[in-house]
Amino acid sequence: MAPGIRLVAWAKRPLLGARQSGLLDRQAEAEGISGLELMASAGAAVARRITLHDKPAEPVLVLCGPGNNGGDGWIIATELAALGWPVRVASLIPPANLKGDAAAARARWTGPVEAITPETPKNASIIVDALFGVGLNRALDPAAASVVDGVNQLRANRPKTLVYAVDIPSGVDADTGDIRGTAIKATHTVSFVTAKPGHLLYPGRSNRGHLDVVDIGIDAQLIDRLTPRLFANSPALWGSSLPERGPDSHKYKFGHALIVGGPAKSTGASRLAAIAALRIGAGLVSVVTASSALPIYASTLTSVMTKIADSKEEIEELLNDERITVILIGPGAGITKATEDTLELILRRPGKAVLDADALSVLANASHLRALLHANVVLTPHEGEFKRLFPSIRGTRIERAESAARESGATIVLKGADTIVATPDGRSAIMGEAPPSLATAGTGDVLAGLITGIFAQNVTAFEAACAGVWLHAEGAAMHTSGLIAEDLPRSAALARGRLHVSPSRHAAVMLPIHQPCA
Ligand SMILES: NC(=O)C1=CN([C@@H]2O[C@H](COP(=O)(O)OP(=O)(O)OC[C@H]3O[C@@H](n4cnc5c(N)ncnc54)[C@H](OP(=O)(O)O)[C@@H]3O)[C@@H](O)[C@H]2O)[C@@H](O)CC1
Ligand SMILES: [K+]
Repeated sequence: MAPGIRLVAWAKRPLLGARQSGLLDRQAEAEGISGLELMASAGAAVARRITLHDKPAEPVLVLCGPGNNGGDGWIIATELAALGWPVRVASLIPPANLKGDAAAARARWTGPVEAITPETPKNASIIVDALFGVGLNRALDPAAASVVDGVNQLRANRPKTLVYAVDIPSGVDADTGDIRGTAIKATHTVSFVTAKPGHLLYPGRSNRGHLDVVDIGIDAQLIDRLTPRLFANSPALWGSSLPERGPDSHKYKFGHALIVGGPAKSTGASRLAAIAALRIGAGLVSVVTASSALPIYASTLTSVMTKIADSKEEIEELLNDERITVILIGPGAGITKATEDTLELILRRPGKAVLDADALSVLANASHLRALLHANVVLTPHEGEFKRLFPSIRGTRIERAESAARESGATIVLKGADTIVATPDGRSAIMGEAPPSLATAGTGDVLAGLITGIFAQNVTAFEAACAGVWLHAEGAAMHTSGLIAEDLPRSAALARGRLHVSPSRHAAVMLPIHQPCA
């Protein structure tokens, strides 16, 4: 990194939305750093980040908006020019109408200023998007939308164009990741102090390109004063909680996961889940099956044990075994009265449970079981299952996951391209780095198994759910093509192994995070 850029290991910090970012800035000002000083640091860092590229023949085009995001733009232009780079500046509003820190930043720029028109983005190989940041509060108006579309068109026509978004691509809602009308498709985003939810949530996630978060002089302890509850799902959240096997470890120290097996016609899902639970480190894994399906389980599973139960009473007896630390029900289970009966037995037990797939559909139609949910129950719905389970909950994906956790008292894993984990005590984590190859049959069963296998090992529901989601994605990312669900348990286990081989190597290689370099 260039001298003067202090990168933040953003995956290790909470995510701050628009309101909290504003509060943080005001706290910093109360501590004696003025808004203009913060803006000067922010602009200088972005300018230096850009100068890591070769100096272009055409001027860098800096697009400045009406607020403080635009203010950053004026500083970036000034800094680049001071470093001898050719620069053009175009403003969305007459510069005389700028106020406060943005007006002060504009006063530092001594070069010419263009008015933004749809033609402005022509002939630039590096564009700086300083139109709107966390202050975006409505859909882009036609003037802003046309320049944004012009930038995206230029990038589509000239794929080598670099588009640097300041703080967040203009048009992306920093809190929700929603696109407000249209939005810049950035190749790079440079944000400040912390990442924002909109950097990780789709569809905005697709617009951000490579994300760097830089330090602008705000004391990190001020972030804690905001008591943030939203995080990027990364090993920083849960890595130290996963137990490691030592030379004197005993399998019983790593828990016993019981997987409720599907009937003879649908055994694949629970077998995938069982293998995943074992691979990810559960000490023992058993599948409970009816006698009629035993030959299938017994002939296809070796290290996973099988237990026969042909009646509700026999299942109850198995569930009452105190050595069982967690139970998974749902994959391949069938939406049947038998599944409902077993689910009830599981929920009446005080211990840990993971409910997936058919168990969620059964739960959606069994209101009497809702009252039995508790914080040691993990529900793993995709959007369709979520809507059936919580039909009256509305809002953004984060809001809905948080409301569902609060309302149900259970830990929610709302699956999707940006899977969200939310707990009844108000913490949530967003997984923003899942590869699209996960959209294939059976991967959900593996995820349920991974969460179950980790949950078996004396970790909390939040840690197990977050770790399962992250290792699932990281395991998938190891495959460049041809991923099938059967590959995932082993790859997720390899990803887990890497966490412990060398945490620093892991931080550099497996996460888009960097240590501060100055
Ligand atoms: N504060 C600090 O100390 C630091 C802040 N920093 C930087 O400041 C950024 C936040 O600045 P900000 O709060 O001024 O908001 P910003 O994103 O520029 O937009 C607000 C302006 O846009 C307007 N507007 C909104 N939506 C619109 C639309 N759809 N179409 C048209 N107009 C629209 C809105 O108008 P209004 O709602 O008032 O009519 C207002 O004029 C932050 O992302 C970071 O880059 C850094 O320098 C670090 C220090
Ligand atoms: K921007």
